[in-house]
Amino acid sequence: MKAVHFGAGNIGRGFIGKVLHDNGYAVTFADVNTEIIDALNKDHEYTVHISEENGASYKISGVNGVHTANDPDQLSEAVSQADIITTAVGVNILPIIAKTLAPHLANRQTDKPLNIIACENAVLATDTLKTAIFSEVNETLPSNVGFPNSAVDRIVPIQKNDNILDVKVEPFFEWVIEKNSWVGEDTLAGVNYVEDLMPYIERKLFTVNTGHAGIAYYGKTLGYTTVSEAMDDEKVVSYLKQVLEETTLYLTHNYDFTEVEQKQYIEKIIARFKNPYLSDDLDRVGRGVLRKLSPNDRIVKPLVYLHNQNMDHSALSKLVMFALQFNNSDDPEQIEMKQRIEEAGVKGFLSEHSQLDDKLIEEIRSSI
Ligand SMILES: NC(=O)c1ccc[n+]([C@@H]2O[C@H](COP(=O)([O-])OP(=O)(O)OC[C@H]3O[C@@H](n4cnc5c(N)ncnc54)[C@H](O)[C@@H]3O)[C@@H](O)[C@H]2O)c1
Ligand SMILES: O=P(O)(O)OC[C@@H](O)[C@@H](O)[C@H](O)[C@H](O)CO
Repeated sequence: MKAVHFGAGNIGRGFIGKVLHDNGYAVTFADVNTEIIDALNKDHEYTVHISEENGASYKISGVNGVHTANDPDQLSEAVSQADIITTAVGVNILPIIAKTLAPHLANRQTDKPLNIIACENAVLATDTLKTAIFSEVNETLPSNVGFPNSAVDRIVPIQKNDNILDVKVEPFFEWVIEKNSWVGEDTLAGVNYVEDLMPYIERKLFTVNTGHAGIAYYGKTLGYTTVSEAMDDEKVVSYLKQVLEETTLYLTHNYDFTEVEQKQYIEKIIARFKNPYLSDDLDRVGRGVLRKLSPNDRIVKPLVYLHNQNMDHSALSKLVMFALQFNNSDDPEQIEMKQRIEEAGVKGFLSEHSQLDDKLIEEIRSSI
């Protein structure tokens, strides 16, 4: 069984690559990072370390790399043989992956089942990839290609290891995949297949990721650098809980989760954020601030819903203000946000970028 995974980064190597390897797949990582590709083709293996007391280490072997721009023939060969193609590149990169992948898919000379799955922090990211691929190939692809959406959860910080391929990850992981869009009989062990993905993806995005954003943007305003430093401050924990109480309102109103189930889910997540064996930078967690302030993402979507329903949304309003103060010159989106705010003002920016109405913008501006 063969897999091609686009994005040999933290989630690619530390989560998706490991699950595929554990299921007996030979994984070809496709990336634009020459150093990582060269290392994969030299060592053909790396180690995943679990960040907990006496954490285990797992060898991931039989892997190789292709450079998406420099090795088109090898990529074409890998795509032609693949049983599964996954991505973990960032949702904004999916149109680029579609352009790279589409011609190779169109050339596939086989009808054996192929599942293509985007593993990104966004609602229905595989649909985004599918639409972009179809527009590249004039709506025609070989039959037996499935495009299941998925939700992925495992905290994998930026890595600082001696071996550039090794990855330290938290113990917890969850990969949920849409059952009905999956083609073929060979499902993956260690994955939860569900009929309706929306409750799972929104629960994950609006709990783990909204909470994470709260810690990052508030934590940065207090001068902290890492999640664990911020989580040592009771002010941050108390604010995080307020944020998650508000997103719980959104989730229990829209889906069948009970308040008790959501409370247990939140407790587990707070313990994950406090993991003392994991060092995660607030700059990583807050990266992509324009994406995080977009209308369907982790802050604005629950905020607008609660505002429209006249339900408490004061912590989420503050979260927008903290995000606007995000100061990270390594994040190109933060630099762009700053420029756009200079040009249009806070009101103009939130109205145009986050599509918020004047009343909500006024509330946000007076929230802190
Ligand atoms: N790190 C986490 O905790 C985590 C958890 C769940 C989901 N995610 C999601 O997974 C995705 C990847 O996150 P990450 O933390 O692994 O990021 P990362 O930066 O570590 O990895 C992204 C990889 O994509 C590669 N890439 C960029 N452009 C490319 C292109 N055009 N073609 C091929 N490869 C390209 C980069 O070189 C990099 O190796 C994001 O959508 C993120 O939201 C991350
Ligand atoms: O990857 P982002 O930028 O969408 O979000 C940052 C973090 O919240 C995220 O990477 C989490 O660590 C991850 O989603 C946990 O499953």
